[in-house]
Amino acid sequence: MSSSRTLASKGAASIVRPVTMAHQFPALTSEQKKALSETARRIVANGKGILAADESVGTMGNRLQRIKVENTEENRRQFRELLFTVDSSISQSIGGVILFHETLYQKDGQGKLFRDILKEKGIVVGIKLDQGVAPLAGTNKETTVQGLDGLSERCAQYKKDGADFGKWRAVLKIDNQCPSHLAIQENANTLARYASICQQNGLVPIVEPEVIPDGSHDMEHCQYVTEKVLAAVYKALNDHHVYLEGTLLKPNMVTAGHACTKKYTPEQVAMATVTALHRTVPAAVPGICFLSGGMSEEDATLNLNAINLCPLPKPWKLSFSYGRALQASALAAWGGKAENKKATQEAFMKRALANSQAAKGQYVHMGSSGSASTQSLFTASYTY
Ligand SMILES: O=P(O)(O)OC[C@@]1(O)O[C@H](CO)[C@@H](O)[C@@H]1O
Repeated sequence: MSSSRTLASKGAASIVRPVTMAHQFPALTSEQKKALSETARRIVANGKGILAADESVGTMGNRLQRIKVENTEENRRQFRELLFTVDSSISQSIGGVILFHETLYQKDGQGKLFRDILKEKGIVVGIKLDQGVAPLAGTNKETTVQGLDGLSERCAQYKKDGADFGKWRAVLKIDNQCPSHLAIQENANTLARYASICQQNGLVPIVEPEVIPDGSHDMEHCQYVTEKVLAAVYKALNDHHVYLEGTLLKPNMVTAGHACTKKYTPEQVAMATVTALHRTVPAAVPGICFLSGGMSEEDATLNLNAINLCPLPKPWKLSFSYGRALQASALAAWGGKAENKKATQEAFMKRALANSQAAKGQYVHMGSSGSASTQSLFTASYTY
């Protein structure tokens, strides 16, 4: 079949028009597109980023265990209440918060829903939508992501309950024969299917293909793999007719593996990261919000700052969607004790402000960071 059709017009030269396919069946109306792109842009406006407070019950249990606090619903609620009830100036640094299912329906001590507290501060509420990983048989312990069944219904309910964006984390690892072609394709396709379902239900999808930092590979190898993964993800998003202006990307930064002996400066990490993104992520994507992936709080901030100062074209906002790197000092300051409220909230505010400055390339390291902020937050095989 020919890829173009020649149309004769009255007395004029013939016009060549491309044959359109999916365009005849648009995935979204212009109103839906407008709403999605406005939400996506709002989340990353003016140095804003995302607080990833969507740790599952199990992941939160690991965090609480380190500070010797029992993993009960009430303890999880109390810590999150401290994060969400900080001074409303937090909304200058945080544009969105990702919640876990349980947290979306939790309330503060006065009985006010967390989601309403966040919305009153002008913060967009997001929800974790993936349901963890499952093995891909015949691979070197690689995984795909679960949660597509019933996803549309869950999205519709979460939208009614106040969420305006979603998150889905796919995990890829660098190892012998990894990531395999199968793992790259399967995770890209699943991310695209999720993104399409989100948009159909009015949620901005955060697309998170994380290349985890386990291993002794160097930064150059991580860049090579990250480019392959991102190229496959954007091919799949295009195949699934996902509206890129109404999405956000949450990738890993390009770094050496955790066990690599060679060390790289933030400027080297920035150059490798922006090069990989520049080669694979379309300019239509409004924002790229990095995960912290086990970096210390301070390294995550310094790397983000260097990324924003990197002298390559950067058509997207480059910001953060940190879990560990926004909460580690706050958790340590809290220690499960109500009397530590002030110190906990100050620690969180400090990291939020530092990362907001880094998202504008304006962070100045003062050299007086507490010990928690420079500690590695690496967790081996972070696949849950
Ligand atoms: O790498 P970080 O910044 O700590 O967390 C990134 C993240 O995607 O991974 C966690 C586990 O799924 C989530 O809680 C969080 O949103």
